Amino acid sequence: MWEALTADTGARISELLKEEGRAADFSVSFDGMLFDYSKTAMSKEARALLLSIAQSHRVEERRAAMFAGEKINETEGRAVLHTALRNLDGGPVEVDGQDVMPGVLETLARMEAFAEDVREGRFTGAGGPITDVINIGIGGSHLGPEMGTRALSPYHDGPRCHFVSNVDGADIADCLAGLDPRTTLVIVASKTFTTIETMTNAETARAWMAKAVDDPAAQFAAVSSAEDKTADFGIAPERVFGFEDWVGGRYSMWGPIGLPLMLAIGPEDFRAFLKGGAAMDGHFRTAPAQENMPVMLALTGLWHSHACGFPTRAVLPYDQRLSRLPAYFQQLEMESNGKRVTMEGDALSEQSGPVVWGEPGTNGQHAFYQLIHQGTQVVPCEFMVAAKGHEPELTHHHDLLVANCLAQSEALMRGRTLAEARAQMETAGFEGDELERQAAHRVFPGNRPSTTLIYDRLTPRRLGQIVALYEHRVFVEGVILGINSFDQWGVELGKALAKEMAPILSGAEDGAGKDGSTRQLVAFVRGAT
Ligand SMILES: O=P(O)(O)OC[C@H]1O[C@H](O)[C@H](O)[C@@H](O)[C@@H]1O
Repeated sequence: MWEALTADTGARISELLKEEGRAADFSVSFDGMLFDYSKTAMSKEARALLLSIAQSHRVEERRAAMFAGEKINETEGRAVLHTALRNLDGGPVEVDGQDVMPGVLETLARMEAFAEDVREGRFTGAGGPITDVINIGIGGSHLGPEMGTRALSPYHDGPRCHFVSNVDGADIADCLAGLDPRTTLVIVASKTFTTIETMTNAETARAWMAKAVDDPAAQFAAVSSAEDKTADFGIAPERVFGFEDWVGGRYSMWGPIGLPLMLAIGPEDFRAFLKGGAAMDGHFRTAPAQENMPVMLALTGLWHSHACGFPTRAVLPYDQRLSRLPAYFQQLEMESNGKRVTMEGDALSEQSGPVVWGEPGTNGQHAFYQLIHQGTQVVPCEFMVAAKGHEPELTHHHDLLVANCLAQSEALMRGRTLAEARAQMETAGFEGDELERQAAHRVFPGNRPSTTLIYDRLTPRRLGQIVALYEHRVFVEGVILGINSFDQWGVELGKALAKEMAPILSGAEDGAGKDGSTRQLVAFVRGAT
């Protein structure tokens, strides 16, 4: 289906931008945000084709099915309703004929009461009011709250929040060093409450606390959809916050998995975050496709990955506080759309979703932008920037940040011709062969595509909108690719083999059946002193 589009990928972006009104025409605005995709080689004809692809893949019908609680995660037999977690002012949402909203609102109210108790010092540790919170979780039980807590640091007025995810003991050791167990609250966050990294870290944290506190379990809370297992771990039910199987791990920061964020910024700002997500849901459900930000973000993504054949895309937030957003989007996008078969189990006849990577600007500029500007692989860039920062006394910093962001997209598009490079070298005093040689290195091919998402300021509401925007983008791309964006079977094999490997490494089993490379690595580990 991409052939007709592939034939149309040769346009020069700078030429397209000479068309009157292209910038506004190839942009979508919503509630103080502007998504500009005019610096891509997408022509009007290409866009029309992309929109017809969305229509023929029944994106609107699938969207309605998701919001209606149908079991669109077919391989796990589950509904996909993370949107219900932010549906504060909406109507009922039914799964199997049951309205889930009373349960969602009740859990939110419990989280809020607990967060206020902690923040206001009514819930205390053995040594007094809680000063520090450690969230122990991994993947979807880690990346969202960690990303969001860092993103919204100007709104922090609660305890300090720390995040431990890796089973590497270095992670928890570095976190615990310097913390007082008597004023620390530990949240064990795991949807399944079986994830080996999380359970190992949770036990280590409990042992650490037990050395200083008579009743360590009293300073533990749990977030999980396996409440029987939280009880086995010894966490009292009043500090267990559950969620249902219709919330996928990487879509879960809107519910109890967001507890550390709520503790940091307070329930009111957490609600503003939820309302931002709900506003994006409303927009996604009602705006016509061409004015629909998630739909156009998705179609631009597919244009680059499937029509142009660019294998990766970079997400480049010009916001240091969004430094974990690329990692968050990696899970959201690659765990969702990195699949090899269709919903029916047939091999995909095209590429799956692209590799997603990135770093905040301006740091990336001094590292990998070299390749983006002059490498032979084209990397579509998704820039993101707030017009205003949070530091009124540092506006000159923010102005420079924005200037860099805008300049990068311009430079990528414009490039620098050989004639321009020659002129520059002439001015610098070069001549003859040396001038030619030097000039060649200073040519930028240009015509490198980028999009920019620009907004006023990174508030809790804005963050909610951005996260929901990308969630729906992933959904639309998944529907068009015909895959299930809501399972993650690809993580299972490694987990199973790690379980097998542990007794081999310890010497309890010999590992004779393993391949030569693996046996060699095992021998190295066993031989290390
Ligand atoms: O929340 P948990 O059950 O501990 O799962 C944590 C993470 O690990 C799994 O392996 C999945 O790849 C992720 O989707 C999930 O978010």
